Amino acid sequence: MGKTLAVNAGSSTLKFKLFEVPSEKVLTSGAIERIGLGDSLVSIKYGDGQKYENTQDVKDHEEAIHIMLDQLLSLKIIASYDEITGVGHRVVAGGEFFTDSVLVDEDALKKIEDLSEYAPLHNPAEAMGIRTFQKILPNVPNVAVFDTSFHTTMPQVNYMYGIPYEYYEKFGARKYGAHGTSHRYVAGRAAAMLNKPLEDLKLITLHIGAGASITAIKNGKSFDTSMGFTPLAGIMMATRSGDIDASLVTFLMEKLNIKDPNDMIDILNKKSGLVGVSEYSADMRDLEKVQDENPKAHLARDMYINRIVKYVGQYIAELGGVDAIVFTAGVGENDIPIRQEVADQLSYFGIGVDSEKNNIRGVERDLSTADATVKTLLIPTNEELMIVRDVERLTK
Ligand SMILES: Nc1ncnc2c1ncn2[C@@H]1O[C@H](COP(=O)(O)OP(=O)(O)O)[C@@H](O)[C@H]1O
Ligand SMILES: CC(=O)OP(=O)(O)O
Ligand SMILES: [Mg+2]
Repeated sequence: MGKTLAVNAGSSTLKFKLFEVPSEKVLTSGAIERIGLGDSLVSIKYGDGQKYENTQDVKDHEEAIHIMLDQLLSLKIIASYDEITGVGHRVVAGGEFFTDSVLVDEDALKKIEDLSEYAPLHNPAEAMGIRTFQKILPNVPNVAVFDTSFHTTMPQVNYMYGIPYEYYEKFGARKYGAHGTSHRYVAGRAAAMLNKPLEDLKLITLHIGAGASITAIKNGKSFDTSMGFTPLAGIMMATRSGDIDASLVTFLMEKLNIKDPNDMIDILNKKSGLVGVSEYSADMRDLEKVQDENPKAHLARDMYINRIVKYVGQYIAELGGVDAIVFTAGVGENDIPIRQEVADQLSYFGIGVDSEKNNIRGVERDLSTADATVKTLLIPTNEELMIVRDVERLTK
């Protein structure tokens, strides 16, 4: 028996779970939310129902990793780091290079760092996390689990951009997608809930949190997904613009007198989306509170919903129908009005959410109305469970 830690660095969060293996019993689970956004929330569940909560400023993922490590000892979740026998790390970008999870050696770690341009908000923090564990636990294996692996099944017609072909060949300029571990997990759970083989289903999975992406899944495989070369593309997000006309990049650089292209990409990654439009907050909880008296907060929410509806419509067309749509991640699991609104706007397709069933947060549930011809499922994601399974698979 051992203890495996799964570390999941998102754009604004650090989530972790310590599992007993091979039983997969969760010994502790925690999250540090709103990293870099002020008033960060540290919450850890451990023991038999104990909970630690603290609001403090956490400026970046490095600080978050150290808070997690300190609390594992202070809360006596473990007596020493030596109890940890394996660590699994979420890594967003694996390019075409990593089609499966890997046991991390120096070459793999270098490659993960080299892929930082493919996920600038994620890979640097995730590589830093791996290096931290290599220092603290030099004899414990680290496994990297890539968001992009699940999407390597996309047909070329869906992953190519309409740009000169040689840029794909020379530079790998193509769509890679993200959140694959989450889309894969909820697709598996959806098949179980529907009591049908995954291979027979057409699913659209909505991973909507601070980062957000939508995936069309056909026969259990990723067929198309809304994120692109980096996680900047697709639907509008907490701080990311989502899809825009590429000409706006050079147009705005001229207007704003921006010389370094990275500064422009930074605006699109960190100052756009909900926070950019609302000029108020990147957090859907904040926007929901003020939307009645703040028109820009209202508009930001409406745009977020609108982009989701457009992608689902597009994917229903691409898949030639759909059996179920799945809500997951921070907003999908918790924002009751957004789920209702998205479903209402998609009623033409036979999608319908029952408002009483929908009055729930963070549990698996079929939300569909009795007459809906397409199921709507709420499925909390569990990227950490997928990560821990890959650690077991690759270290045994
Ligand atoms: N109760 C809630 N109601 C609405 N939105 C919520 C709620 N709880 C969390 N969220 C949203 O979820 C986001 C975090 O999503 P999550 O998927 O956990 O993050 P990340 O993309 O960093 O992995 C928050 O920024 C917030 O907007
Ligand atoms: C890829 C991505 O956007 O991840 P997250 O939602 O965890 O920020
Ligand atoms: Mg996430």
